[in-house]
Amino acid sequence: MPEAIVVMGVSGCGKSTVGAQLAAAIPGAIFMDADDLHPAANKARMASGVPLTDDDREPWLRACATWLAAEIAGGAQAGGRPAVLACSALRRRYRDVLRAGAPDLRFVHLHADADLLARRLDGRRGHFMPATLLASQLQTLEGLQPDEAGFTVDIDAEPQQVIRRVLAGLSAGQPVAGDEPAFRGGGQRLL
Ligand SMILES: Nc1ncnc2c1ncn2[C@@H]1O[C@H](COP(=O)(O)OP(=O)(O)O)[C@@H](O)[C@H]1O
Ligand SMILES: O=C(O)[C@H](O)[C@@H](O)[C@H](O)[C@H](O)COP(=O)(O)O
Repeated sequence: MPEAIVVMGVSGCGKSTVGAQLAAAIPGAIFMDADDLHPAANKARMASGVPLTDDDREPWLRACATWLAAEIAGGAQAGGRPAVLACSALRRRYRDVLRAGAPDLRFVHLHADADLLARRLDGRRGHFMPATLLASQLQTLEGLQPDEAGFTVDIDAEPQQVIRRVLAGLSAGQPVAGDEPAFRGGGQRLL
């Protein structure tokens, strides 16, 4: 297992659901939902239907990076348990911030087409993020690039099946350079 795993993707792709269940499936793993690290102003902005800017995301990404670095240090002392962070990490440069203090960081991109994502968001209740922001999330998304450690998993299955796909990818060792044009050069895609 890598020291840290970031479960990434647009709103509604299942980061919170899959991330929490993935951490539960890995002995000792610690889970954090990056939604809980957003400044209140960011949540208010998204709740009112306004997408975040790079400036809005900056303090949040720094908080995520700080959490990852602290948990990696704690994990090393605790015998190597991984830290699992559910975080949209939509752009390459956002992922660079997360990687800065976490060299052994693996990204798992949860992917689906826009229709499935919209259905998932329609079915979700009691969340601050409105489904109307999905379009801007998809516009902002930059898939994993070939030199980024990680892989992409389709989410068109029940959570346990998605987690099996993720675990298979994690145990496959070092990522393979991407060959999936739909992901703009993104990481290895597992079915
Ligand atoms: N594999 C799945 N199959 C069916 N529903 C799912 C699956 N993964 C997540 N969901 C549901 O889809 C919605 C969005 O998932 P969520 O984990 O909140 O996504 P995110 O954290 O990426 O925004 C939630 O209602 C969740 O229960
Ligand atoms: O960078 C962003 O625009 C946000 O972080 C966003 O990507 C994230 O998805 C929200 O926090 C909503 O939360 P959910 O992803 O859980 O819907």
